[in-house]
Amino acid sequence: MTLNKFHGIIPAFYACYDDQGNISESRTHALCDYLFEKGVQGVYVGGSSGECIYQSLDERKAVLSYVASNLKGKMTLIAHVGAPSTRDSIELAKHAASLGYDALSAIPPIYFKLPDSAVTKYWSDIMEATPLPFIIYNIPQTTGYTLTPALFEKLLTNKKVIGVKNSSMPPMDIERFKRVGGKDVVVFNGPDEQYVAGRIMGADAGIGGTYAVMPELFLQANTFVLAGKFEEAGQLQSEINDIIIALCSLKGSMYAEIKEVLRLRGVNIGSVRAPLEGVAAEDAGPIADIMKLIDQAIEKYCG
Ligand SMILES: CC(=O)N[C@H](C=O)[C@@H](O)[C@H](O)[C@H](O)CO
Ligand SMILES: CC(=O)C(=O)O
Repeated sequence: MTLNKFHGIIPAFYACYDDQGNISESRTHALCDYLFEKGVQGVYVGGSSGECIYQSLDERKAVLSYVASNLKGKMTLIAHVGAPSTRDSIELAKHAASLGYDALSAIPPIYFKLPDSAVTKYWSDIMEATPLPFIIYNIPQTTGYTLTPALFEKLLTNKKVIGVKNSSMPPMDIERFKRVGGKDVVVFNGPDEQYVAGRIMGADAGIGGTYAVMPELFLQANTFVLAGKFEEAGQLQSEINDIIIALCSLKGSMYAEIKEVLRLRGVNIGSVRAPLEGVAAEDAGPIADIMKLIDQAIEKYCG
């Protein structure tokens, strides 16, 4: 199987709500159209950025359907199917497979601290449910579970495992997973704040929660890395980090602020679901400044 379709810039898809906070089909299409127009290589649907953890199974299935009906055949589609129980994860996995998704992915089980044997069984059971390739999702800061390179190596004996999306902070973790996986495995950089470092340390691609609010900048960072222009890539990364830190420093959650930026850009996908906090009145000034930072960086680096 060619892994090329998993390379490039793959934004994490945001939850799109109507003004009452229900999943919105039309707003989901608006986000699909916007990302297609930006030229990203794929989308990662129903992950952290998709607020999966706050949605019912039916809502998550609906989102997977809406996105596939819009973007299938136009870019790579990855379905995040991690859920509290194996049973729900399998239901989502089968649904995604029926819609023609290119790959599945899942966080480890959450809430209870489970041993490696249970985590392995969870991922294996999902993989067994469909013929789709699978991307392990390692995100210790939200799940409390840390994937080791040794366990990753064991998991790779299942040929459905084609990669890992690594969101732990040390770029060395990326390097270790790539070391174990080699060229036939795709390692995705998780932390957007060190996309460039992750790529240099061995990540083949990136999946990120802030890509969709500034796709131009991440596409350009990818172009710089591929061209070996590491100084430019590093400078652009610094400007991206100013933007991310600003997005995370306001009253509303990062996703609320990102959605507000998108709304002001003409892509209204609603707000966030509680307990995530929405945008506050006092955020308006800083948001205008953030939009300027994004525009200036696009002008400077993407000309
Ligand atoms: C912890 C977390 O959610 N990490 C995301 C996924 O890897 C990132 O893409 C972040 O959204 C991004 O790096 C901003 O902090
Ligand atoms: C990458 C990310 O933010 C997600 O899991 O949706």
